[in-house]
Amino acid sequence: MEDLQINITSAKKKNTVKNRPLNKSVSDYKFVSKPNITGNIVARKRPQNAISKKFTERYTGEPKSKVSKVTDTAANKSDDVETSLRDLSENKGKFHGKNYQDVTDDMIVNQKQRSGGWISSLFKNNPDVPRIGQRAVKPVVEKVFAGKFFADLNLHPHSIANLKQNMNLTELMTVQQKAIPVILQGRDVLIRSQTGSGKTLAYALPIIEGLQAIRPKINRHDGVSVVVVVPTRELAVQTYELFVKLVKPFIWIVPGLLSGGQKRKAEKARLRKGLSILVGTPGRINDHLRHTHSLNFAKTGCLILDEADRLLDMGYEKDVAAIVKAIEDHKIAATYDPIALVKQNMNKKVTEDIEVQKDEAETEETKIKYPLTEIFLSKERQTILLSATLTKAVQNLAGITMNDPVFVDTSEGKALVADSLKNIVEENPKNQNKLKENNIKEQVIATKHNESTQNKSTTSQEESEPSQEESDSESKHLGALKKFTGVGTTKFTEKAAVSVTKNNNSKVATADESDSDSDYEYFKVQKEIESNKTEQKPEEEEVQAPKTNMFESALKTAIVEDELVLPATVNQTFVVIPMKLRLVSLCSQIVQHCILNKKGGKMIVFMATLEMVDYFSELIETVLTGKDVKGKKRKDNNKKKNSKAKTNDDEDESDSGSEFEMDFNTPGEGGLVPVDLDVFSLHGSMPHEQRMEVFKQFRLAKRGLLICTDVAARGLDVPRVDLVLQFCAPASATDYVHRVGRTGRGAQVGAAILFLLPSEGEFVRHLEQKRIRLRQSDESTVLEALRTVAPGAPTMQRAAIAVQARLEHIAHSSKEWLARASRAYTSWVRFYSGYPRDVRQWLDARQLHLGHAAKAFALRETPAALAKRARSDPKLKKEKPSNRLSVKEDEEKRRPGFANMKPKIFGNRLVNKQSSMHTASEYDSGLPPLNTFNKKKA
Ligand SMILES: Nc1ncnc2c1ncn2[C@@H]1O[C@H](COP(=O)(O)OP(=O)(O)OP(=O)(O)O)[C@@H](O)[C@H]1O
Repeated sequence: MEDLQINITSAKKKNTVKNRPLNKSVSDYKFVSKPNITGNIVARKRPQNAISKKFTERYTGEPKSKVSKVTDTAANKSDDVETSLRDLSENKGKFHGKNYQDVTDDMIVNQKQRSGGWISSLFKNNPDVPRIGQRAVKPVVEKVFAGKFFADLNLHPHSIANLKQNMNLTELMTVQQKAIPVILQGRDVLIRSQTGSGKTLAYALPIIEGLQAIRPKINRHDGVSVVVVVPTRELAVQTYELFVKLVKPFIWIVPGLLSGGQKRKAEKARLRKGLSILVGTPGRINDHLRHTHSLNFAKTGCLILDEADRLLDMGYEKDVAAIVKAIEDHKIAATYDPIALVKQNMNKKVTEDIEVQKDEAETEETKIKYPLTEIFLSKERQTILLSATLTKAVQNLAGITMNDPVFVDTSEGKALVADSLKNIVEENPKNQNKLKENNIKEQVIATKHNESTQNKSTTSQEESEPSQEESDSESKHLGALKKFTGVGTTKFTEKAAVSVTKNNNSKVATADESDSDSDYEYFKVQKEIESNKTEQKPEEEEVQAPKTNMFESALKTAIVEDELVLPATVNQTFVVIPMKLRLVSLCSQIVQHCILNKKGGKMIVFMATLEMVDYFSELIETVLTGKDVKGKKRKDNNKKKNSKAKTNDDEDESDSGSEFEMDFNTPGEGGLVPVDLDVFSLHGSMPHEQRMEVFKQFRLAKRGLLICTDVAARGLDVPRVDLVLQFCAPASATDYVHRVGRTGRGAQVGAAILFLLPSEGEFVRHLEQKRIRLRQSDESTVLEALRTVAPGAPTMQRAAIAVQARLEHIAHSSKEWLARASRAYTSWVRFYSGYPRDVRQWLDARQLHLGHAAKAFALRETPAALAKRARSDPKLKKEKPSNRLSVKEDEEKRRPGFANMKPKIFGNRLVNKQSSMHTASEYDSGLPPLNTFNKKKA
């Protein structure tokens, strides 16, 4: 650290005016960093007794020129060392903006050495801000609205009326126009369209449509028909709420929510009562799969994986695999459980009798209109994957979980609906016919073969009943084969399945024996069956000459090109800001957007770590609003705890509560004017209720600021957010897209600002490669809005200094504040060194000036001192993220092979391990963490 800083706290104790030894030398004062001086003293002398006079002059309306200013640095230099130091020590603890009036901007800019606490070095020794410029990038655009209407689709009139009356929706969005008909056909679909383009409704609406058409009407006891898996609790709540709105006209369809953090008992009760649509986070769904017997997927006809890429790159792949397997297992089990079948039929009969009269009136409606409805009534399953961004892992997931899928991509220029049943060179009708013929032929052969096998087996049945294991194995392959026979849309018959299974018996058995209970092995078996089948049908290969179908080739192209799409209505800019000015610049942007904006701005600020979110949200709120946020929160907490025995720490804190009396009315340029601002914070480690409350409140708020981690980057649909500010660069271009995507939703206008350090400027090139276009905005005006909160400051620089002084004052006002500040700082340093390899060349930790970084956290200590503090902070001990599939050892024993499930089931993850560790802690599933400590001990 090249700047010199004097540890004022320690100086305070030793050098009070009274006790100061007369012959004190410079070296007697404790310097916390290497002095960057050549022997001269750094502090500027304030003329004795000048302050009160100056204040009087200023506030009695005296012209500026009359205020005495220390402008002659030479004169200062000539002052003797002792006086200077005394002056400095007298100012200790008075690190308020009012002291800055002694310093002109020229002085600040020109001073070569940094003085101690009372002269800010905010504008000193900052690196030059480079002009990054902008390359000619033609962004990919998507047409948001289709120009067609819900009424144009063949939907239930009640649905259309409900959309209009309760949600004010009439016009179709492009993705809805393309996806709804395909989903209603019962096809597996992979949907990619930009953020805020209405993907949720694109799958939710046809699903309700398919469910409502089932006759006799389904009821909650019929079991879970639809499973929707999303990566975060907030998204789960949001999706659940949409379903609640959509089922209004069809009250017999019951949606339910399972998300981390809620009480298991209540959820269990809800599951026992029965649900038709289950929305949840993967961790919690799995938790119930293991512990709640009433949760059964035997009747699940539709599986939706929203934000599919996130589900995989957050380490949820095991959970996703377990859910897919559970659905298949439960379905297989139900197929072969005669008692269940009898019960089911009995139930059906009873319900049918009850419903028959009701339904008489609506005979027309009772006709099943959609193939999707048939899927719900069959043993089939439809799978829908969605995201605004695709990865190789999603492609692999699609390969494993989908059958003859359709790819819906809405980006303009290559907007497509690519169907896996169509070859790229298709269009030779002869080939098509042959294909169909062969499919039919195959079925007939399979059925005949099966019949003969069945006859044989019937004759031998009395002699030897097939063992349970055998039938289990058959049924497993039945499930697997359904996916991999490639018989097109022709529904797979159980008979055919059995016969083909038998054909494959030898090889399958080997795979099965190896580890029949492992999900991973299960998927491997499926793959093997697929390849076996291909081997066994050489004649067909001749006909199916082009191996790649439209789906595969379109998806591959989309992944290879890796072009990202953002709403054209979002104005994207970046601003290069030196490290030390980042915090004040953020404050300025907040004031600019949330206070000065007459319409009332709503803004989201993305930070790197939850420690930063906690610290900055309270610090900024305290400084800008003048409220003792911490004190208030502490009081609330204390109330909740019924003020039990207080720890020493608590006492410290309560003492410190009164320590910073906010002197907003203090005249002087350092006095800040409080503003009216609602600050919300959100991260994955917040208590569940608080997290939900914040989400709810911020959605309802007309204006305000949300400071959050990437936990809010996916899928959240908060109305009226008109600015997204990224305080820390994202870990990938994909993360950038999802963060920015929180604004400009549904074709609304929005803005996005990315803060970059001078060393990070080239990161823009990386974004440009993905066809994201950003404009560099002028950094010289970024601080302008601070003059509103520091009206006494003659320039924006001095306003910034005043705000920084206040930030630092608060950050050092108590032990607890200081601990939180250094925790936030340390977490950020750790975060920074963990950027994924592919972006590390632009976001290089070695380029960081840690001393300057401390300033951006309102800290005055040196990096070395902060590192020392971090080492002794028990709260900073790295915790293992608890979002992975939490299977305890005893459970593993019950499910042999589960523990052996290898990572990367769905292939290589694009985001490497470090990057997924970045935000891992944000995605708490609500499950108990693995007790790794005990494991090691054992
Ligand atoms: N047909 C429509 N007309 C107008 N607004 C719509 C329509 N369909 C959906 N919306 C609105 O558009 C907004 C964005 O929808 P949604 O959350 O489904 O986007 P998304 O594509 O899932 O975004 P993300 O990729 O960020 O998850 C929501 O506020 C929703 O109410």
